[in-house]
Amino acid sequence: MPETIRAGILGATGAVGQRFIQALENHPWFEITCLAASEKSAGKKYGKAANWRLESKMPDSVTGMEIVPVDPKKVDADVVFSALPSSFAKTVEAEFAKEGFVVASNASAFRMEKDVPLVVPEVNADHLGLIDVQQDKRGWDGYIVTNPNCSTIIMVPTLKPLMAFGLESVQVATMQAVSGAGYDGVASMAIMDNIIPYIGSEEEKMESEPLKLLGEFDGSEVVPADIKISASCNRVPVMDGHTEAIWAKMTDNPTPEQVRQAFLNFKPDLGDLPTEPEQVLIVRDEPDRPQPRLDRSMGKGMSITVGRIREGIRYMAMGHNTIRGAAGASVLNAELLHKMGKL
Ligand SMILES: NC(=O)C1=CN([C@@H]2O[C@H](COP(=O)(O)OP(=O)(O)OC[C@H]3O[C@@H](n4cnc5c(N)ncnc54)[C@H](OP(=O)(O)O)[C@@H]3O)[C@@H](O)[C@H]2O)C=CC1
Ligand SMILES: N[C@@H](CC(=O)OP(=O)(O)O)C(=O)O
Repeated sequence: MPETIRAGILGATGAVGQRFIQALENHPWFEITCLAASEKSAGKKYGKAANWRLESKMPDSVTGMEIVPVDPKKVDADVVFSALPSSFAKTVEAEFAKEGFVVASNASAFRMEKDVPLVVPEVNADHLGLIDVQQDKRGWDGYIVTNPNCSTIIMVPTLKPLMAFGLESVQVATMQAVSGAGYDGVASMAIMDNIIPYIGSEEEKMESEPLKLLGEFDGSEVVPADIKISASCNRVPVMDGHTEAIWAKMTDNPTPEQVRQAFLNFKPDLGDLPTEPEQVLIVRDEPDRPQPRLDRSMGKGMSITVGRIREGIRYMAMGHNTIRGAAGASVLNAELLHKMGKL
């Protein structure tokens, strides 16, 4: 069907950058044409510069590619997938958009800017209408589209079907994998045999990003959803997969079975995108699921598994934090942009 779209990865050597390479290898629409990283890595072959941490083999197609600096003049691509540290992303992603690139960003820098779409395709694809607002306002030839924080993205697709019951408030406690902090993020001596009840800025993101995602786009701006969210975030000794205990209060007081059916029936029509999972929400009825080790690879890491739906309403949700929560999310956004003729 479509012609090949040239894809660059900014921050290609990092934890999320490697997931981007994995997601784009053999992609039917995108071809990796450029890998960018810091000055420390620029000029080196990817196979030498990157400390490959994934269980799959480093693709032969990238091993010999020379890493370029994160500079729009050095990057050869139509779309760039950003896995840069947020502080750096703030200036650099804007430079790329100004130079005409489509920026599909996984970093937090622009997520809450009023004219930047924060999108989960199954939840709020219509918010991509903000692209026109952004280009008009900033005078950019390109644009930035973002995906949410990894804990937010695992919770929000479960909240979307609950909106029909009059969702009023949400309380959530997370158990987040160490890969969310990057390879050097948490020392093994700190996390083994332990739980760390603090992840910087995570609770604030979980309490604010869902309101934008579940808000209404009125043609010029997103009116945030009127929901109260209270989050408590914890780091646990799990490699991949964020698990969340969620309490949702709704005006209609649905039964657990009604909520279960709403999860099962949540089947947004995205038009068969390559990275879209067959089932966004997988419901497990066993009393001891979901579990990260058993459920994180469902839907190639793009499905979210829910279970333990009880009166209250209380339930558990779990998803792969560096696939659905990071690289897979950005790739799915870019696929949707292509389908819509915006890329
Ligand atoms: N890990 C996760 O689960 C999630 C991460 N994110 C976000 O994704 C982004 C990347 O995270 P992660 O992959 O874990 O981070 P890493 O630290 O593993 O990787 C960072 C990447 O950015 C490059 N980089 C760092 N500083 C600079 C700089 N000054 N100039 C150019 N390139 C630079 C690094 O290159 P080099 O190797 O050369 O230093 C590396 O490629 C962050 O914004 C993070 O918050 C979002 C959701 C989930
Ligand atoms: N803070 C998340 C990962 C992350 O980088 O989030 P964000 O993209 O919002 O900075 C975690 O530690 O699991």
